[in-house]
Amino acid sequence: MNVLQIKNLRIEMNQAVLLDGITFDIKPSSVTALVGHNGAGKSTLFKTVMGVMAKSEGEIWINEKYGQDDDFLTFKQLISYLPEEPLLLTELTVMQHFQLYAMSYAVPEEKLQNSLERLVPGFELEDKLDKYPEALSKGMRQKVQTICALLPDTPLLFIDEPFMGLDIYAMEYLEELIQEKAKNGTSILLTSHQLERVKDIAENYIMLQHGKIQSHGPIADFQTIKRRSVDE
Ligand SMILES: Nc1ncnc2c1ncn2[C@@H]1O[C@H](COP(=O)(O)OP(=O)(O)OP(=O)(O)O)[C@@H](O)[C@H]1O
Repeated sequence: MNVLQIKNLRIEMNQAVLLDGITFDIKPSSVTALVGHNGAGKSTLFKTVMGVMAKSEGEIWINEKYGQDDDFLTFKQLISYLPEEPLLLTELTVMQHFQLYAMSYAVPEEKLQNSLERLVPGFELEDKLDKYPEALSKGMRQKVQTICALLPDTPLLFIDEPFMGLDIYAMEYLEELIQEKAKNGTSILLTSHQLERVKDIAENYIMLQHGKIQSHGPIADFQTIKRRSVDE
């Protein structure tokens, strides 16, 4: 069974082709690294699957039965998304963000409490729960957004630059949480420019170049490709 299927995806915007001929599958309980240079189209791919950007052509399926073009609300509830830049609301406290996110994914109250008892101290945010985003550092805002994305147990989790702005301790903690999520049944697609760190977490990679898939396969092969291209 495929958790995510993308078939011949094309995105055009203002007469520019941002993604073209994108076709790939994601298997259950897997971690896949989406790699590529700045502007290759990684964030565009996430935003398009999430429905933030409109596709021009192609199909997107989750669990082989939920199409993006069918019941979009049902489709969207199957994906949790951690964006590159925190998108926090100025009028909500840290705790209210967690409650809002849990509510929008119908996370049961008991599960929410159990997750927060672990994740809040894990990311050292115990004394920030009643604070508003402007009272937090950039790294703290990133941690709040990270916890939000980890609260629901969706089949798919997209993470755009997970380690950006986090200190070494938080990076290692998040790495553990990503691996645990995958073991518990979530498939994770993540982008990162920190290739050494990604190699430790991901089993597979998809390399984008100028909006097209340049190569894909087991992460071990990505090292070979990289070395070869450096030697050339
Ligand atoms: N809303 C938009 N309107 C027009 N062009 C856009 C829009 N969003 C992104 N692009 C363009 O699409 C291309 C891909 O951008 P994208 O943000 O997906 O790259 P990325 O691979 O995530 O890069 P980075 O590693 O820098 O985060 C870039 O050329 C960018 O300028």
